[in-house]
Amino acid sequence: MIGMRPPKDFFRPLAVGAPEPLREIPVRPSRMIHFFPPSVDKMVAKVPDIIPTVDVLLANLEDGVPATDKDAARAGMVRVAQDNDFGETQFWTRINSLDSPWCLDDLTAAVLEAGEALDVIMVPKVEGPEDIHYVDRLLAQLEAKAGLDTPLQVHAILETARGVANVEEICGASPRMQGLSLGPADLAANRRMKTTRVGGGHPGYLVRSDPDADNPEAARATFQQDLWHYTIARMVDACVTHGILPFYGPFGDIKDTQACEDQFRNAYLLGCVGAWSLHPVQIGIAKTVFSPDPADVAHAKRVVDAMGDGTGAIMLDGKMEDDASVKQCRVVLELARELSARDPELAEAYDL
Ligand SMILES: CC(=O)SCCNC(=O)CCNC(=O)[C@H](O)C(C)(C)COP(=O)(O)OP(=O)(O)OC[C@H]1O[C@@H](n2cnc3c(N)ncnc32)[C@H](O)[C@@H]1OP(=O)(O)O
Ligand SMILES: O=CC(=O)O
Ligand SMILES: [Mg+2]
Repeated sequence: MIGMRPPKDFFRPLAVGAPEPLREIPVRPSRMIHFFPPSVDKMVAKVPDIIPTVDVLLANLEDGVPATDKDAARAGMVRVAQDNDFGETQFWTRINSLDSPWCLDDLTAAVLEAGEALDVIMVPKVEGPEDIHYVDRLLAQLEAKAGLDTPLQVHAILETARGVANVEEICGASPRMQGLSLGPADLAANRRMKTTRVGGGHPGYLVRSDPDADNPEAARATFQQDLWHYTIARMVDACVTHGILPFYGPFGDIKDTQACEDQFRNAYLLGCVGAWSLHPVQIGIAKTVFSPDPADVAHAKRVVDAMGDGTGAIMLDGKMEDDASVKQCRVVLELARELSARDPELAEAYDL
């Protein structure tokens, strides 16, 4: 493919002295990526208490941080990296976009001053593989300079029409690629969608039932549709093809916890591993939604046990189970086992 490294060179370090690229993306619980603004001292003070409650803590340097606070946010991110023990929790940062005046300083500080603590760099507004190639080489140079043993991973936000059009090339652009998040707010603006929200649905995006021929005046039921279905499904397919992880992004209506849960659950059912939490109230929602329901885990275990070596077809509770339903059940069980290792309450509920 034009512009891509040949297969034999794909896993070569991009700078002398840089760590060996990862062959596989480590799968760790990532039900929520919890955003906080590291320029706000009050929020930074809360970090030690938040760390054990989240799977991923993210110091956000980009949108949401005023232009006047960019240096303070970067310094806050470094302070959080240096002053905290993250235990099993991942620590990420979202840098400013590649065309911004802050990006180079963000990447330099992230690697040279916070590289030991950071797991993943989230890159916003990625348009194509060339953006990932730029970050890939620069990270390798900085990692060599910092003497890091483990490469930082890269997570891209899908938030422009061109990014969506190039989603597969983005996923496959580097061994560092860890995952993608849907960025519905910027994507809506870039696509010129006529919405004014940060994620979620819109009451105007609906289908209406046919008129009743015998009663044409009767009210006709309407059904709101999911604005993000196409993009999430496309993102999931691209991520799975390349062995990386898909996430839903932000849900801005903090008070509407029910609709947030619905949006997160749609993403979970379609294959996403987690979503962003912007406010403490969304941490619990993501934890509930992206952890399999104990009843589903018990059912999955029954199917796997009943199916023996996993081949053939049987009837269980009036339903046909076969090789393909066993595979779905194994996905649920695998996730339940991973989460049990992190969360004693879930371990007890799943009893695996
Ligand atoms: C489209 C995108 O790019 S989305 C990503 C960019 N946006 C973000 O990252 C926003 C992150 N979230 C925030 O900054 C805040 O939640 C805001 C500004 C939206 C709301 O903050 P507040 O007005 O303080 O909300 P609220 O009063 O309900 O907060 C309750 C408590 O939770 C704290 N809190 C709120 N959000 C967070 C957070 N993300 N992390 C940690 N603590 C938080 C508040 O400091 C407050 O603490 P206190 O009771 O000790 O004073
Ligand atoms: O960055 C996220 C978005 O929705 O835009
Ligand atoms: Mg955005």
